[in-house]
Amino acid sequence: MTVDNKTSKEQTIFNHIGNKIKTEDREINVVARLEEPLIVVLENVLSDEECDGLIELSKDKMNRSKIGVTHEVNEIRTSSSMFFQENEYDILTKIEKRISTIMNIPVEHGEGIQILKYTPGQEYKAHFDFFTSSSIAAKNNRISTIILYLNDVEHGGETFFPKLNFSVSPRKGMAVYFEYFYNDKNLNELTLHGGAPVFTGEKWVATQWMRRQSSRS
Ligand SMILES: O=C(O)CCC(=O)C(=O)O
Ligand SMILES: [Fe+2]
Repeated sequence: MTVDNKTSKEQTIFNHIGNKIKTEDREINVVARLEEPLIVVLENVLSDEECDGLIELSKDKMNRSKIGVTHEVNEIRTSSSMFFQENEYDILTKIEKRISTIMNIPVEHGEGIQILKYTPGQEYKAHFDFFTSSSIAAKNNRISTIILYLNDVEHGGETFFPKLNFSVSPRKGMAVYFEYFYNDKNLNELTLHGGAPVFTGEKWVATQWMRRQSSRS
């Protein structure tokens, strides 16, 4: 008998089976999934009121996005952004809890929800969400991401995965989840992704990144 290791799938963090995820206060629908690396498209993650509420709470605090340890303004990401403090508002506490159930990781491992806003021409070029192993941040590296779409985008703004020839179109209340904590480095690297340029309208997303260990002291 020959044993082919390639046929055995690696274990995932996301542990839900079937078409629905029941959280404390909301039933989420699984719309599509890619198995390896695991990418799950989810529907009914946020209500319209929650989407509008997150935009309302953040819209006067948006700054040009900064990335990396040096926090320099960089052409990789031209959108504007802001971070909420954990538990800053009741609506956030509820959403963080729901997201934690979906991602199957304790709330304390989250970085705090980040809001991104793109106007026409703005984009987020292809990148990894995890830090390179040589960086200090990699000591407690990110392991999974959920991107929540807060509005419908008229044209453009897809979340794209260039190594997988796969993209997700933004849709209010929906989300895309993916993880990159595989033993096989190649699987992690297949999660390269970006936000395609917005052509018409605005694009608002909320991102939660999870860390391997608690990010709160
Ligand atoms: O805007 C998008 O679709 C992608 C956002 C993203 O990659 C991130 O926030 O890490
Ligand atoms: Fe990202």
